[in-house]
Amino acid sequence: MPIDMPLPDLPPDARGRLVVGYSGGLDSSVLLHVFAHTPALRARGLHAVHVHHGLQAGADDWAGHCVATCERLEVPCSVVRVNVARDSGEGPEAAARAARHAAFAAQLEPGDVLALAHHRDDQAETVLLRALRASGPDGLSAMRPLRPFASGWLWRPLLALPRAQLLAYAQAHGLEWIEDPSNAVDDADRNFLRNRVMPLLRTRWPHADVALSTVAALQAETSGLLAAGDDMALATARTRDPSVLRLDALRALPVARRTRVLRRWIAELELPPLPARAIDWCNADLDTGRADRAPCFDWAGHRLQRWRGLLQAAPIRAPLDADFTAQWNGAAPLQLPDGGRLWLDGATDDRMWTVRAREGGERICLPGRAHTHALKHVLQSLGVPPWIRAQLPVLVDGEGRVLAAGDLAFDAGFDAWLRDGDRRLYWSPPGDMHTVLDAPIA
Ligand SMILES: Nc1ncnc2c1ncn2[C@@H]1O[C@H](COP(=O)(O)OP(=O)(O)OP(=O)(O)O)[C@@H](O)[C@H]1O
Repeated sequence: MPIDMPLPDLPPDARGRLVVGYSGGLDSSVLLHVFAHTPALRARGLHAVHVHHGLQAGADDWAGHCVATCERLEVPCSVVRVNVARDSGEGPEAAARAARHAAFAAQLEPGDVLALAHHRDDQAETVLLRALRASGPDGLSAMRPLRPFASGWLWRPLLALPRAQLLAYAQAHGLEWIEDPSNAVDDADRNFLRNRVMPLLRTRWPHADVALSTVAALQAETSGLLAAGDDMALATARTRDPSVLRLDALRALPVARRTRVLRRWIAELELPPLPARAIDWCNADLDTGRADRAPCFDWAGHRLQRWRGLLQAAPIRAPLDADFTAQWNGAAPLQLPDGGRLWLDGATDDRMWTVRAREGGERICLPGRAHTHALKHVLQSLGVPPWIRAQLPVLVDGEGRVLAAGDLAFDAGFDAWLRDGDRRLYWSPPGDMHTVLDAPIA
């Protein structure tokens, strides 16, 4: 008598096709079989993806087995070949996993659901592995049953079920699956835990898998609560520029919360994770408030930069090329070599200007002032941060008079010309930088 496999309901917001990650092993063979025999799931548009890593001798046969099984089940199947980076520095399993996940992501269309066959034994191993890597609540939450992934979702419908139940199902239904010989080798940490540690733990604590998966569920709750607090704390530190936070708000946070907030901010900006030394730099800087500390911390091609009451995180960017100079009449937007742009909204006349990088020593005669001022001081008093100043183009007339510094400061005559013609000059700096900050400047 074939046995049933209880599945959780798919959440209502995941509405697209169902794409099963089908390795041909026991777990995903069961998952595919259950889905293929569940009319409501078939009706969503069931699809299988087999990732061919090309790493093992039997890889072609495995792909052939997967295609043949899908044909029998009448489920469309894609075989995706990937190149696994050999020098990623993270080991072959992690490199294969990264390549596999990139292949899955490329297969998904918006709203699609990728279903993977991780089960409770996998979850228990993941918790132990994370504990041995000294993870906190976020890491110990291990695998989530459903999370956003690429343009869709990643669903793990078997996560609460023990592997023994999957095996019983496969045997009862006469399924055929592939045994990956590399699973028997204890070199990889996960295999060592699976083959040596977990069996020993279960002899003493038969409920070890249940207990460890419960740790994951409890830590996921804790992690969710912490994340909600992080979001609130981050909101208090934000400026109009997402890449800039206010130091006074960060300083008011306890160090543990501040550390989480900094990491969350960096993750949101999609920058590489901050190393522990970067957090130390921020904390030392904030807690001592010493102005002589290095104002920058660089990591992985990116820079944290403190200036007055602000902290900015961004890719390290070359300043606007000192040799750059262009003739411009304002008729069409001017593309700057650093990716910035200058454009004039309104009618042009016969004027022609030079646009160039700052050389230093420029002076500007602001509206309503009788004398010129050093542009450097004007920018300082406007509170223009150094990361914006480094990219700032100046507009100069035929006599070398500075008419505009980006769209931040204008010469009196040029300002009158703009106003008379109902014109506006705009500068957009490169990347996602914002020129307008709403933080109080110390
Ligand atoms: N080559 C593959 N092609 C398609 N799907 C795969 C492939 N390998 C694994 N999967 C899918 O991923 C699930 C988990 O497999 P495995 O535990 O090897 O993956 P992992 O991504 O390395 O996970 P972990 O986070 O446990 O390290 C499988 O049950 C299957 O659904």
